[in-house]
Amino acid sequence: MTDSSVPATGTADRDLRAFIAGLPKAELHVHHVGSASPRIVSELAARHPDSRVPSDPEALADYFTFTDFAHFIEVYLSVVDLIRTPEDVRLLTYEVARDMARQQVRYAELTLTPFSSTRRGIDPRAFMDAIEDARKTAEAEFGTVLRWCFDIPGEAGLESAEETVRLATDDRFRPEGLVSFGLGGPEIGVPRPQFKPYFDRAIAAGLHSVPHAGETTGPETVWDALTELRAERIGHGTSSARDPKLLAHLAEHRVPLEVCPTSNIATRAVRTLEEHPVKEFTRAGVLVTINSDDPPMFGTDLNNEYAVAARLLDLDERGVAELAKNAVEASFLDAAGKARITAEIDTYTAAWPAR
Ligand SMILES: Nc1ncnc2c1ncn2[C@@H]1O[C@H](CCC(=O)c2cccc(C(=O)O)c2)[C@@H](O)[C@H]1O
Ligand SMILES: [Zn+2]
Repeated sequence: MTDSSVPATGTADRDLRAFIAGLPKAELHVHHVGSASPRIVSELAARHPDSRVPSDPEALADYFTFTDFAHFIEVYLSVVDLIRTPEDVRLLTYEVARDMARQQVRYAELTLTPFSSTRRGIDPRAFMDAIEDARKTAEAEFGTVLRWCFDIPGEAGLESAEETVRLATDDRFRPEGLVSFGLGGPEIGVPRPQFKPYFDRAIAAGLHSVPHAGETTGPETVWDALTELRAERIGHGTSSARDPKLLAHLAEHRVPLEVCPTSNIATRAVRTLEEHPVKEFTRAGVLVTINSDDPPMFGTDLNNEYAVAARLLDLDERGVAELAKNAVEASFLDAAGKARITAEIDTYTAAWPAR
């Protein structure tokens, strides 16, 4: 596990963390299986003792230490292997929403990889029913609104793209909460343009395009995501910092980046937090949103990501509130939904004790 917690620097740091903890937030880049808490992973690992995943939380922290991005995906897939029944899917989704609500997340677009579940034998209809049941129950019980992004696990090939777009667009499967279409997994050796026909179909069916790009490869992948996949937001986009023209394009066309600082360190996509390019993004006028990606696997949560961002961007409470509003603005909520959370953020910030 990566300890990227901001070192405690005294009262100011504690106050900012308290402010963040209570701040209403939206999260735009967080993976379903990657959000399984140690308790859920341990429970599933105990239920399926044939798995390599340790059920003891301390051993799990060790298990979630990655040597590189490929190692991260290998471990990630061993956790995917623990999700075997529709009830596993429902429990995971519901518990993820509970953890979000505890962090004052009002709205989240959760990335699911339905191909990984259907290829492991979960019936597609039962999968959809499980996530929809969890979404509705979680909204009623916790007040957190969930929406779905279905992503293609690119390295699994075009067969996975075909299955993902089928599940996302065929009325027999497409869940009510689905808003967007993504592409994840390793980028090296998995060129983005090959997925254009699948994104075209998803976009034609009314879904938003939100591929990962520039996480582990250069800015040309981000260009491909923009031009070939018609990306409306970019997952990570870290290497955009190496291309000033790209930064100017992202800023001019208001294409937000879904920045996940601790993830980038944990997967070794970026060497140290100090080298993270988030400051270059804001300096170039790019709309930055802060996200947690696979929080328990990276030893973080959304609140900690905001604290990390505040340190890297040198923000006070008001600056952090602006970051939270960026995520609302970049979300696929309707205008009324955006206005409601933005107003809540403003009210909370105005009431925060000034020092
Ligand atoms: N930081 C991240 N950056 C990128 N992706 C991330 C990140 N975090 C989590 N993911 C997830 O990892 C999945 C990868 C799954 C994958 O590659 C694969 C390959 C071959 C077979 C199968 C299978 O299921 O049989 C799966 C992606 O779809 C994505 O949702
Ligand atoms: Zn991701």
